[in-house]
Amino acid sequence: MSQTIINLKQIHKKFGPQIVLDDISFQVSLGEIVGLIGPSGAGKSTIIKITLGMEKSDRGQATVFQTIMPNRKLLHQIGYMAQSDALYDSLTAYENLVFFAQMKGVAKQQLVSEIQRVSAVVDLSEYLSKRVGGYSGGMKRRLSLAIALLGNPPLLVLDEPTVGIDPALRRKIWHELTRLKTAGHAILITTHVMDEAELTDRVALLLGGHLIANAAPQVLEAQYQVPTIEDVFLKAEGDLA
Ligand SMILES: Nc1ncnc2c1ncn2[C@@H]1O[C@H](COP(=O)(O)OP(=O)(O)OP(=O)(O)O)[C@@H](O)[C@H]1O
Repeated sequence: MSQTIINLKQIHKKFGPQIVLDDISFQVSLGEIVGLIGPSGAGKSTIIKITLGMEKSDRGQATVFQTIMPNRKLLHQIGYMAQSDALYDSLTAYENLVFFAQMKGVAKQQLVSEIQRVSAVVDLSEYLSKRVGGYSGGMKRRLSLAIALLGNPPLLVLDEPTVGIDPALRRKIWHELTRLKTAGHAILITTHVMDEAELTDRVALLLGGHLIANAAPQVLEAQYQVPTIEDVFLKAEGDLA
């Protein structure tokens, strides 16, 4: 049986009078990629922040590795990529990677090979000596993803990792994510790219504060009697309107 890594139970969250999350329960297990989708402002980032203990829920419980977050001991086990890049602009990409690798406890002997490995995944190997302040938006996203991959953590939580990334590299990144999940990692990813949602094992569709679907893409397509996840999304939104 697969092991549950993220477990959200009946999460409620309001910002002022606005109910953002209303009774959200879902799990992510080792060996699967779960895609969290929903229109802009649906609460995807809020779910991620509550999961990681960066935001408090009003009700309900979120655990990661059976532990309530935040918990410093678990930080080495989680590769988190936030929606906005948190990088040191005045440092080179290499220096950023060294800094975060050390924070994540990557062993000294593995530092160089680990930096080479994650940089290759996002095609940044040639640009490591450049100051991050001079990076394009897409390059910053790629560096943030490389940082999330450092140390090969069993859980990846990626908030829109492929924004500003061209199709060829996006494909390469998905190849790597699929490889990681086959190797037993758990991946929670948010995306607005519906083609990417097709590549997940399970799609969690957030709409109007509710998780209105939580199943394999093929299952949802059959249920909604449409050919793609984009159509599922549009039909679900239409039903709610
Ligand atoms: N700290 C906050 N204070 C007040 N409102 C907030 C806060 N954080 C989020 N919100 C509101 O909660 C709602 C959900 O925001 P969230 O960022 O989780 O959405 P999202 O689904 O990730 O959107 P996007 O796809 O645009 O990134 C939005 O209406 C947002 O304005």
